[in-house]
Amino acid sequence: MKKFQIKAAHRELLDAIDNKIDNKTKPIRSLGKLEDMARKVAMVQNTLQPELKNPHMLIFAADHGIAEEGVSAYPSEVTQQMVHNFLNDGAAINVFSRQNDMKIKVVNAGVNHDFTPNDKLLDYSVGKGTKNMLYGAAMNTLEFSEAIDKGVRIINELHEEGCNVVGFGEMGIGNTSSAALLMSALCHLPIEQCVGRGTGVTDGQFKHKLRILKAAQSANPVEKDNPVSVLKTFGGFEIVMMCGAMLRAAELKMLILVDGFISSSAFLGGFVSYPYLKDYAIFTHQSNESGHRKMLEYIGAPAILDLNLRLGEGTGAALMYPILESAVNFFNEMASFESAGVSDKM
Ligand SMILES: O=C(O)c1ccc[n+]([C@@H]2O[C@H](COP(=O)([O-])O)[C@@H](O)[C@H]2O)c1
Ligand SMILES: Cc1cc2nc[nH]c2cc1C
Repeated sequence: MKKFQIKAAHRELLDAIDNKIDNKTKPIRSLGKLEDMARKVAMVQNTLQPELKNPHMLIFAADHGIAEEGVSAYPSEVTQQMVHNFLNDGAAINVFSRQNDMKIKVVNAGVNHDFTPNDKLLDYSVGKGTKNMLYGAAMNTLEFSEAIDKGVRIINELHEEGCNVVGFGEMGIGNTSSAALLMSALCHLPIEQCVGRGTGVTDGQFKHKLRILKAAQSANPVEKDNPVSVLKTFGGFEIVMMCGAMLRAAELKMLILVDGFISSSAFLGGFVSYPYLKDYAIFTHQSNESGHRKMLEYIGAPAILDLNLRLGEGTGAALMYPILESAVNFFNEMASFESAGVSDKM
C-alpha cells in the first residue's frame, strides 16, 4: 500500500487548550464529551480558535460477491436502488445531512450498475462488486491499490474546496460480512464475536451467515498482521476506498467522523498500521451491530452517541454533527471565570 505520513496531532497547545476549557464558566469537566471533542478539534487544527469548515458527508457504495450466499436480509439490487435514493434526496442520510448543513457526495466505489452522471455522484468505480470470498480473495492487488488511490483523490478534492471535516458513511448489501471478517482477522478475535445481524437477518439466517463466514475464513488463510492482505481478502471496494480516504484526511489534518460498524472497520484497516489515525477521528456513535462495541474497545475509542442505530449511510455521524458544533462553539464563545467575573475558588 502507498505510504502515508500520519503524525500525532500537535501537542504544543495542549496545556493552553486545557486551560481554556477549564477556565470556562462551568465546573471542571462538566461538559463531558464535548470537552474531549473541543480538545481534539483544537489539537488537530493546532489553534485556540478552531473552526468547522465546509462539512461533507461521503457515502461510499459498493456491491459484495458474498451477498449471493444469502448473508443479508436484502438482495444486492438494494445497493444501487439506495444510491438512486441518495441522489434523489430521499434517504435518512439526506434528511439528517440537510438538517445539519452537511453537503452529501455519493461515491460509487464499485456498485453493480452503470449510473448516469449526477452532481452528487462521484464515479470512482473499481469494478462491478467484489468477488465471492468463498472462492478466493474479494479483490486483487491492482483493485486494492486503485481503491486506496481513489479514496485519496476524493479527499484531495474536498480539501481543495476548503473542507476540514468529513463524515464517512457507506452503503453495500453484504458489507457487515466483510466488516466482521476484517475485524476477526485484524483484532484476532473469533468470528463469533464479530458477526452480527446486519440488515436484520432471522435466527436461521444468522446461523447460515456464521457458517458462510467461517467457510470464507477457511478458504482464505491470511496473514493477520498484514492489513493489506486482510483488506484485499475480505474488504469491500467501499471499505478499502474509505480506508484510503481516512488515511489521506488524517495526513491533511482534517477531522474524520466515523459512523457505524462498517465505517469503523475501514478505520481499523488503517489504524493497525497508522495508530495516530485515531488522533484525527471521532467515533460518532455506538452501533447496534453486535461486534461494534468490541471493535471500539479494541481501538480504544469511546463513541459519542448511543441511539440504537444500525442503518449506516453516515447517519450516526450526521446526527452527531450539531453536538460537535456545540463543542467548537462553547470552546470559542463561552466566557471565562475572569471575563465574566465569576468566582472559580471556594
Ligand atoms: O453502520 C452500521 O453499524 C450498520 C449496521 C448494520 C447494517 N448496516 C447497513 O446495512 C447494510 C449491510 O447489512 P447486510 O445485512 O447487508 O450485511 C449496509 O448497507 C450498511 O450500511 C450498517
Ligand atoms: C433499505 C436499506 C437502506 C440502507 N441504508 C444502508 N443500508 C441499507 C440497507 C437497506 C436494506
